[in-house]
Amino acid sequence: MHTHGHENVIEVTDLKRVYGGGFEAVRGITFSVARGEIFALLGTNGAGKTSTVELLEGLAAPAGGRVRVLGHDPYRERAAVRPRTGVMLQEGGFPAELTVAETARMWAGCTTGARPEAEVLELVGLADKHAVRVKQLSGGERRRLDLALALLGDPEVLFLDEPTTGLDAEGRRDTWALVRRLREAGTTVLLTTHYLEEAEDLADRLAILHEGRIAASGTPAEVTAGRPSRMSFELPDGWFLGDLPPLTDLGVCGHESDGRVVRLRTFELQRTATAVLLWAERAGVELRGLDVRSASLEEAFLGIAQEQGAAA
Ligand SMILES: Nc1ncnc2c1ncn2[C@@H]1O[C@H](COP(=O)(O)OP(=O)(O)OP(=O)(O)O)[C@@H](O)[C@H]1O
Repeated sequence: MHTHGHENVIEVTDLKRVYGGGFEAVRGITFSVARGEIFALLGTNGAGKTSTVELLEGLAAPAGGRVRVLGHDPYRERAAVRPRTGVMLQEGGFPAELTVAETARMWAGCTTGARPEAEVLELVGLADKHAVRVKQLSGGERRRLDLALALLGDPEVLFLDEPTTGLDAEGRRDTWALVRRLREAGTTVLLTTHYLEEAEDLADRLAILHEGRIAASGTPAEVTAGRPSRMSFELPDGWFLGDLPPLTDLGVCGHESDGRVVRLRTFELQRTATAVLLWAERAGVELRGLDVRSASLEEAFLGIAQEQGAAA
């Protein structure tokens, strides 16, 4: 059965998870993911990302609230959900003595309707490593093997817990390209990540978790809206922040300076940048390391951590 349109493949309502000692790791979160969307869960260490993903994967029952994946309860109706989902855990933990091809074959044996192993190894760029033992793979190659195994069942929904941790810049970009191709083919992807750039680049929508709650959610543009842009530069010897025109005249809403390096925050980036550059030009000052950037997810992320920290 295939339904189309704006069907929510994942629906999470007021979800809670409490661990044995009574610790509330997930404190009532609500979000949904539509078919074909890439949704990213972000958050500081211990924010509750893995705890949430495990509930979506049906590895544990929620302490409260509701999860639906493909219209089913992933914990109680595991048999209905599991064959249609692919799971890439944080630590694969495969027998180290097996080769890449043997590992994929073993895993295919446990996967309903598995596609050919060679096909998934090709997809993740491990085809030439098929005869290499798992223990000899680099950290990044191991992550790619984990991803290959998650793709064996040609899943409709893919859960990726920190899929690019340990990958170098090229490996990370390759994985992003693969995830985008999967989305084009209609796969729904939920991923957790510590790389804000990854979420900015890949996610259609995202949620930033903080201490078990959603602190912000929406498209990357929605989450960064209302956050200031930044401008930073280094002043030459003998020049100080006080030598600039009054910051309020430049449209600056916040600043830091550790001696030479000046960091400005502004909601009027063009006005601030123009004023600073004109001042530098007139004063004959060379601004080294000049960096001007629009509000980013990083700004939103750090802002949330600070605000919530201050509110605590
Ligand atoms: N089995 C457990 N028993 C008790 N507390 C746990 C258990 N597993 C996780 N926790 C706690 O729940 C909180 C959330 O952990 P979780 O692994 O979900 O965070 P995370 O956002 O995935 O973090 P990270 O980015 O570090 O992977 C943490 O404070 C963690 O210590």
